[in-house]
Amino acid sequence: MRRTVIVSNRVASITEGSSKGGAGGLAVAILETLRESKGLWFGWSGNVREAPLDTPKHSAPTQANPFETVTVDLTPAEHSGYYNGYANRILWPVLHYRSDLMEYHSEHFRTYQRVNANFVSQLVPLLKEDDLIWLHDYHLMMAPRDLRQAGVKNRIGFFLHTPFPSADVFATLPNHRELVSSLCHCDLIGFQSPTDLRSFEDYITHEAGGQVHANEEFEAFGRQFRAQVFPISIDPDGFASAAEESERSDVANRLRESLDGRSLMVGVDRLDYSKGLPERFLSFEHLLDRYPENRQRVTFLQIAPYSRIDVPEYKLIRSRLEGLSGRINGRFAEVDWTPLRYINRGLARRTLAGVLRHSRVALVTPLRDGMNLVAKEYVAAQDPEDPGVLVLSRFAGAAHELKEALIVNPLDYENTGEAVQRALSMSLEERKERWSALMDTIRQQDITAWRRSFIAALEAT
Ligand SMILES: O=P(O)(O)OC[C@H]1O[C@H](O[C@H]2O[C@H](CO)[C@@H](O)[C@H](O)[C@H]2O)[C@H](O)[C@@H](O)[C@@H]1O
Ligand SMILES: O=c1ccn([C@@H]2O[C@H](COP(=O)(O)OP(=O)(O)O)[C@@H](O)[C@H]2O)c(=O)[nH]1
Repeated sequence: MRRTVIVSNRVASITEGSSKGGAGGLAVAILETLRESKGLWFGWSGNVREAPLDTPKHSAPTQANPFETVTVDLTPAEHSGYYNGYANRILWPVLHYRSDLMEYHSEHFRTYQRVNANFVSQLVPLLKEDDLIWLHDYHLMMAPRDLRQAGVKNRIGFFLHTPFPSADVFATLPNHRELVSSLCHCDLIGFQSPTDLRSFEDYITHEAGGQVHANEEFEAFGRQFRAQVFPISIDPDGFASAAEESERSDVANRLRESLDGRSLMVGVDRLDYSKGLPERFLSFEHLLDRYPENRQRVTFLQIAPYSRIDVPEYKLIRSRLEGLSGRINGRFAEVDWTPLRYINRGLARRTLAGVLRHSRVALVTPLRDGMNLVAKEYVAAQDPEDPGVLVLSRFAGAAHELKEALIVNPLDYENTGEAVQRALSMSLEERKERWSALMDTIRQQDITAWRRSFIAALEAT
């Protein structure tokens, strides 16, 4: 079996991804993937240092985590220009259809290119001839070109965890051609959903003057490659066991007691403007306004750990949510009932599993999301004899697969509130039917299927 070398911006520490909250879906998925396939994980350590260490830091495989990690630090200027500046204030908003939030500075693109080139020059000496190189996400879009320029002949795959927006929106990025022409140096490009692949095909044919042939073969910028859909997933049975165990944990007991028999609605998201949190809060307010019988009977728990705290747009959404949550609680709270519990700390994934299991309804209502693993985790966490209901945005990648969820347009917050009311009053029979169809889908396309199908397609190129 060939070695897989995974390269991503973030290398989560083993404890972070598996037990501490807030690592994000990419780290969670890669940890699960590498546990099974071994290999090497290369990327940023998470440390910012004035003078980064000269050589990357290696950590050896252990029995629990049988893969090697190699990490590099960033300088404050790199962290600001590459991570906060280009990746998260320019690429992220455009990839999530929010070009209006892009803060473009060409200097940030130069820093982004420099950091990509630096990752590549530190990685190349570690590579073996038949390694498969698997690059992840929007932080590393210039790396394929740099690897080829460094003479690397290995197979290179790239997986985009975010949406790929429609060609017109992507073209609002001043560097769109450089980015896509670099990606074309890969042998395989993976997307989360058919919508993303369609938008990319449209970009290749109409913006890049390239061609899309049968069998997902592409030609553009003088290169030939493939692009396909590989929806990312979770280990559903592992997560289900964790949820069952965690139901007996201290946190789960405290939660149950504090609810005092009320139904729980839950949301779990990094605090990000793409996650549709203000609209979700408004849909809860609508529910309490329109269906007053839910007052005192339903509690909404929103877990929203801070994310990308140096980026101004994230500070703005934070204060908007503080205002909204204050207003809703001010309007509806009683001496013995707080309708909305809003928590800005992450929970350990295991603890989260128990919380999800105890929730009658999950609100996964992003305005745009590459996949959204929480949607799949919620389904996996349910008690098959008394499952809860998933309310899911049509704009999450997960909506392409999880068709038996109650699908909503998150911008229509009144309609989302209606869907919640429907979920709260759904019969046990209908809940079971929907849940078992959803669980079958997740079992068929789990994290192992995701990894294997990507690697097999890369080997076949
Ligand atoms: O690394 P951060 O800046 O702290 O952000 C966390 C991750 O957020 C994004 O996650 C995406 O990947 C998930 C798994 O494929 C997917 O379900 C979700 O829809 C995406 O938003 C980002 O793309 C990652 O690079 C970040 O690490
Ligand atoms: O307090 C938290 C919040 C989130 N997560 C995990 O972080 C991941 C979030 O991934 P998702 O794809 O939903 O969104 P992303 O943050 O990657 O955009 C999921 O596996 C969650 O279980 C966690 O462990 N603790």
